[in-house]
Amino acid sequence: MSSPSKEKIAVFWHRRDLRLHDNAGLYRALRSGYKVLPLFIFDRKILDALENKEDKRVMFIYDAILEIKDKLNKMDSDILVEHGFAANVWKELITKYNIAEVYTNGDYEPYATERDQEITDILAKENIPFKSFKDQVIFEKKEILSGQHTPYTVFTPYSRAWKDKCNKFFLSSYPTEKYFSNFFSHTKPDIPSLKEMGFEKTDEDFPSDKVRDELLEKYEEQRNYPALPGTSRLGIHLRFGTISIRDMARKAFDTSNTWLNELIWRDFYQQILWNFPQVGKGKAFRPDYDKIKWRNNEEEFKAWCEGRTGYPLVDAGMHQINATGFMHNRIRMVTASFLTKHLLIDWRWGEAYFAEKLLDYDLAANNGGWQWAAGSGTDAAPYFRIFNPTAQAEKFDKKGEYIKKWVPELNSLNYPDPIVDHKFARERCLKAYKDALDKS
Ligand SMILES: Cc1cc2nc3c(=O)[nH]c(=O)nc-3n(C[C@H](O)[C@H](O)[C@H](O)COP(=O)(O)OP(=O)(O)OC[C@H]3O[C@@H](n4cnc5c(N)ncnc54)[C@H](O)[C@@H]3O)c2cc1C
Repeated sequence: MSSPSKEKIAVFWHRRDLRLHDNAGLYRALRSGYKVLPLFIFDRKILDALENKEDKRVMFIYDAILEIKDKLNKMDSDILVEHGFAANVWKELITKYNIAEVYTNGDYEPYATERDQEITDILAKENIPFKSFKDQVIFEKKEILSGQHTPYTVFTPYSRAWKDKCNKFFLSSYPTEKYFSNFFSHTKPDIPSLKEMGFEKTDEDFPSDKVRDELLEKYEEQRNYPALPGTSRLGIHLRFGTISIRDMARKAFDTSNTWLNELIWRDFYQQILWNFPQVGKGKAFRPDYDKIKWRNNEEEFKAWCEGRTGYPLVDAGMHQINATGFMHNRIRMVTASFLTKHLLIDWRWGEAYFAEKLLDYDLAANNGGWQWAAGSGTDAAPYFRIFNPTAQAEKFDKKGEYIKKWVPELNSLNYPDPIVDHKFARERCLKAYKDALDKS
């Protein structure tokens, strides 16, 4: 075992890439010529803001770290796990270890980019380079630009350009396994317990990290029906990088163009967040939409959160998200539309609620989805297209199986009357949007 302080090493900082396999930054670190110390920081800036101390996403991350630890231990190495504010952790690490270089993978969220700049500056004072690589998307930042060299803001031409550019090079895995002998061999440090970090152990009934080819082959046919297990449920794994996007994109090319398009939507919203960071800071992508006079009725918001709107499909979705941390995509669209258009409640309220509840919560995709529903987003449907939740149920839950599962009280006296009449809400919404946009 080496002493932590003597040997010059490279540090690989895991964040949204909780795996050793096919990891771009880790691959570069392992080939750097230095032994590599893997690191994960339970960042207090993020954890302290989580109100629910039984947040299952913390458990998911914890499990993923334990899995990495187990694999590294078998190679006579280990992962260093810290709990604290990232800048403080780094200031301490540079005094403890002889760090030559730091490797990581890019994160496009506003907080992450600010934090990474702060760490870059801290390390630069010690002449330690901070090297960041693309890993969580196939194409990032400004890799896909329009003919005018501007970022695409409409999905279809973006996806066409994405597919034109994509080839074997971008889809190849990074063969980290070849270099596993380059992990730093050190005494096994303890991992802070969940309790020490202020969290409780929760159930670990997370979706599998595997998706069957048969599901993907039927994806196009089945994906819109919330009663069917027709989608991959890989969101949480893609969010925390327990699977590789390159592996998934290759699978998509082999099985389903429709599923590939969903993965491209993911890249699309990540590049929107990077190129238009204001969307991640509470601003409408289309500034005119910030003039809408939201009603923001708190009682109605509570009824929506608790699945008591009297619209069965909306209530089913809210019961599903509250009970499981997952909501089917079609129902995310319906519930988001209902909140913003039927109840005229600011999309930011709904965005924050989903952020708290979704296991696969991702700022870029969630913000993109909410702004799409509110009409204020990049590739939004025109505002006058308003989902009718009853018609949506007739189309996508014909036999009422999804609704029966999540709203068993439907036919009882306890089930509420509709919180608002559809026709009335539609007219009210059109007027509010028109008033705001006419002022522009
Ligand atoms: C209001 C609203 C909020 C949303 N919030 C999130 C969120 O926080 N996190 C999130 O990952 N997705 C979000 N989505 C997109 C989509 O609903 C989920 O990705 C999908 O339902 C996850 O289920 P799945 O893993 O079975 O996906 P599949 O249908 O199997 O798709 C595979 C993967 O593609 C990606 N993907 C699919 N659809 C989209 C999309 N429209 N935009 C971006 N990526 C997509 C996801 O990573 C997903 O896991 C949101 C959509 C709406 C309308």
